Amino acid sequence: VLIPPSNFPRNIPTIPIWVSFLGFFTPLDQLEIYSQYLEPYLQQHGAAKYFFGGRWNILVKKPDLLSDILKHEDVFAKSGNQKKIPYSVLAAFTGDNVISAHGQAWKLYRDAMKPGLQRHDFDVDGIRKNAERLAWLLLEAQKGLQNPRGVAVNPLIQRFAMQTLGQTVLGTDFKTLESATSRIHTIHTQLKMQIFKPLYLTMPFLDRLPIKSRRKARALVDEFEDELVKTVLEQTEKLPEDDDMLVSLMKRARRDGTWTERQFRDNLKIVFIAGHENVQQLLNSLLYVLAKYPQTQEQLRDEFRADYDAESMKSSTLLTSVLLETLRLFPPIPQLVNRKTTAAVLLGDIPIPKDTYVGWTATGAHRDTEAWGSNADEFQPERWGDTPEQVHGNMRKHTSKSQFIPFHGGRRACLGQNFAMLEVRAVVVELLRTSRWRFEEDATVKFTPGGLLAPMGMRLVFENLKA
Ligand code: HEM
Repeated sequence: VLIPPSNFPRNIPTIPIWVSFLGFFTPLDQLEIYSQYLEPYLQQHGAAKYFFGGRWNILVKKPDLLSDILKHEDVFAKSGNQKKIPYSVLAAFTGDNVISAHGQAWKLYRDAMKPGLQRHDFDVDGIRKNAERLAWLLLEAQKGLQNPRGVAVNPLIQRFAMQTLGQTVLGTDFKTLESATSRIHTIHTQLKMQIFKPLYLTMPFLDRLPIKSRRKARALVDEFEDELVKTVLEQTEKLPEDDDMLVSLMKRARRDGTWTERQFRDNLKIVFIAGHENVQQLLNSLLYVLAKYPQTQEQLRDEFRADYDAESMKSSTLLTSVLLETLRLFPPIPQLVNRKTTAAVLLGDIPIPKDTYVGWTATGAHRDTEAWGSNADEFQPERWGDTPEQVHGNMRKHTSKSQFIPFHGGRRACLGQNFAMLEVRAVVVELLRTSRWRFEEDATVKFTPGGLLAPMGMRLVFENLKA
């Protein structure tokens, strides 16, 4: 496995295999690893051979090539963990679902779910109430805190994100904002520690071995699934027959036999995971950015002193630009290798054999200097435009050219994008209205070494503006 298979394209560089392990044995975070060790290879040809998930893949950074991949869904077919590493704990966790399935199965899942995720009437007031509660929890945590570095924000943000997802699309109160020890939250946290162990992510074939801790991880997957399904079914029992919340659409697909029980369970798990994890990481990065750029924080606060609603949040040029710029520099899913070629194909001038895994790096596309200019690495919300129309126009333009892919693109673009943006806007505004936050003076923040991208273990000092 030290070198790529002999039928892999010869006209693109090979990223040495040890680069894939830097996250384990160095203190480098994944942005540093990207810029120092991946970018030099990817820069030359826009793509490179890359070891990940126990195999060699083609990792693509150049937006033109990414557009080609998105246009040719049939050849670059989604092929998630359930196909790539079916024996792994990770595959047991995520199953066969709307994100990772291809063709007919994907259509079956998506047709049922789409109307529930692309609504125009999400419960904004409910989201705002949760945001108020999050702000209160952060300020309470700050009170009398001994640690001068401030509050560890992620655990509270996670609880907010689970609660909001549950209420808004699953009709379920997971009680995570009420208590730090709700059952689903506790199991999920334990499970995540097992699932995202870098060793098993990079070498999933180890899951074939009878390792005790992995057996435990498998048992946790079952426990998590049962708890999730039980809670959601119990709590939504009384929803009206013709309710059109996502959960009701999914339950109907299960009841009328469109989906099997397994398909229902797998898709419920993926909604739970995708619906709170990515939002959570984006929120962490937003708090980071606004602490790092206090002037931007103040400017935004000034905009939202008066009351606000979903419309005024959406039409704020500054808020949207800050969001987009944060997603550009810190995409929660910075890299994903989950497509496999169904035939030999030429990508640009790169001859890719059949059955090869091809992945994308959003970090690469989002920092591509041809697309974004020589200041691509800098936080410059102004680059998105001066009016809401310009900002939205630029977003569409960069998305259609695959220069901006935090939500992926084409037919397989994220179905939760609008919900996520609404949720994140509401939290940021609520936090700005109630508090001011900053880093302790000599704080250093590292990002995660692999997996989802976010500042790791970040602490922030909060000041109560309403006291
Ligand atoms: C900031 C938040 C989010 C980000 C950055 C994000 C990102 C993504 C990305 C990159 C994909 C494509 C994955 C791939 O290529 O395999 C995706 C797909 C998807 N996301 Fe999101 N997502 C977010 C929030 C959400 C939320 C809140 C939900 C649901 C409640 C959601 C539901 C989905 C679904 C169902 C798909 C599959 C779409 C399809 O293939 O038809 N996402 N998301």
